[in-house]
Amino acid sequence: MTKLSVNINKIATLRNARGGDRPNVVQTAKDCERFGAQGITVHPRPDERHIRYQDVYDLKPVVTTEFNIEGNPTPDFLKLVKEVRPEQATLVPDAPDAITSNAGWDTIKHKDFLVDVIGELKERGIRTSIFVDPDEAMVEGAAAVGTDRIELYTESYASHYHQNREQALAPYLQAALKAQEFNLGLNAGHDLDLDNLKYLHDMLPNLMEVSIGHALICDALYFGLENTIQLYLRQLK
Ligand SMILES: CC(=O)[C@@H](O)[C@H](O)COP(=O)(O)O
Ligand SMILES: NCC(=O)COP(=O)(O)O
Repeated sequence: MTKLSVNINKIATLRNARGGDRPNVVQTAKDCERFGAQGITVHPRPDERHIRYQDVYDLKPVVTTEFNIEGNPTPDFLKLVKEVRPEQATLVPDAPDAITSNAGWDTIKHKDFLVDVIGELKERGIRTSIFVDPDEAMVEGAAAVGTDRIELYTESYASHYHQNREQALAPYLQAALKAQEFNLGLNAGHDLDLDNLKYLHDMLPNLMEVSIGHALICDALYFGLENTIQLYLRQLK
């Protein structure tokens, strides 16, 4: 079964636009779960452009499904994660000024760093996932650093899906098989939407979780949040 974790970053983007508390991030997370979301994902960035660190503390007591905190493991991020203790932390090698996540880890070059960080999180009972490109060497490197799961960075799949979905999928299939070979849990995320999600799900039988935010929140502007979450869940049947 593939779980849908709704990334609510863009709810916070809208909230921050006017400096108030509307839409309320905590209430939206509760509603997403009530509408069927099987997880809530947030990505507090250093500039707090959307999700603020305080949002993460506020969300912890109300999230009843799985709480997934994504981010670059800076000292501030790690302090936050260790205090909040989510079900999962997803480590992403984003530069502070990145407009959005744009690459996975070089798990070979950063092996020693990732081993240390992952060990600190796992000893606190936090499941770890690391963001990787669909590259078999990087997946093998992920196994070597001791992570529980990997999250395949699906931007390339999404951007090539309409041209040739079989070709777009190919590296992800190889990476998924490699993950299975090394007993790594498999997550996926970035730019997934109602067009491309079902094919990815149907072709990757070991896919445990997708985290989806930008497209889902955009779709909700037209279809409503409850209906949209149901539409995304239907792609994962
Ligand atoms: C790791 C990942 O793909 C998501 O966290 C994505 O980066 C969302 O971040 P933004 O909402 O800031 O684009
Ligand atoms: N890990 C991916 C995520 O949380 C959301 O990415 P996107 O759907 O906003 O591109």
